[in-house]
Amino acid sequence: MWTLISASPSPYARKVRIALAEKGIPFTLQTEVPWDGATVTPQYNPLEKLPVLILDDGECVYESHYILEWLEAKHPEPALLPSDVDGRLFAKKVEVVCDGMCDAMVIAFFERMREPEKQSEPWKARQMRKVEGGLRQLSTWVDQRQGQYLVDDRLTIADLAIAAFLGWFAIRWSEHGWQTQYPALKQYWEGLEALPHFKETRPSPQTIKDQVV
Ligand SMILES: N[C@@H](CCC(=O)N[C@@H](CS(=O)(=O)O)C(=O)NCC(=O)O)C(=O)O
Repeated sequence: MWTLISASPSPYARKVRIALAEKGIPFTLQTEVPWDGATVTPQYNPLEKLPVLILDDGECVYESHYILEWLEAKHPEPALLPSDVDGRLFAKKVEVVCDGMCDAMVIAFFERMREPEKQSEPWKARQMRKVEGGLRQLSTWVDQRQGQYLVDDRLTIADLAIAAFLGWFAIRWSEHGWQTQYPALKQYWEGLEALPHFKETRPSPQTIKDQVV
């Protein structure tokens, strides 16, 4: 059986967990703290990041957007990408924005872990500008959707990516006012979170034991 190396808060890993569940692929979930020295993650990914999908023959598939691409190629049913080229490219563009917002949040999170005098306010502000800009973009896209889902009115990686970011953002920055500022985005997100495979993969905080920065 395949193993997915994951972390309890990981938005990137949550996309893959939902995709595997939607495709009915059984897997063992191995929860790690990739920032701790004891993690096994570097044994499976030279970039030392999770998620990593470990196949039966030991091959490792890593980088969440690539894992999803790989799953669509190897296990195309049920498809998590639209059938038309423009729809597929749009769904991947949505994932680019969501992954980029996650990346910015991770950078800002670890900047805040430094001693206060070593933190760069302009650097943190730059990261948060990306999150605010991304939220605006997601809100615009969601306002243009027809039904419950973002594209083709069926579940695609665009929905997985948005829910993964917003679900993580809601626990990482609970006091942010995005749910008031963008009510349609909040309603769309709540609709996704009510789905079984989203309910089963809700993020939770992790404890990082080792000093990272
Ligand atoms: N681009 C990667 C990002 C993955 C990533 O940053 N994972 C974090 C953990 S989490 O933020 O998803 O919880 C990690 O392993 N970080 C360890 C490191 O960067 O060395 C992907 O999409 O898979």
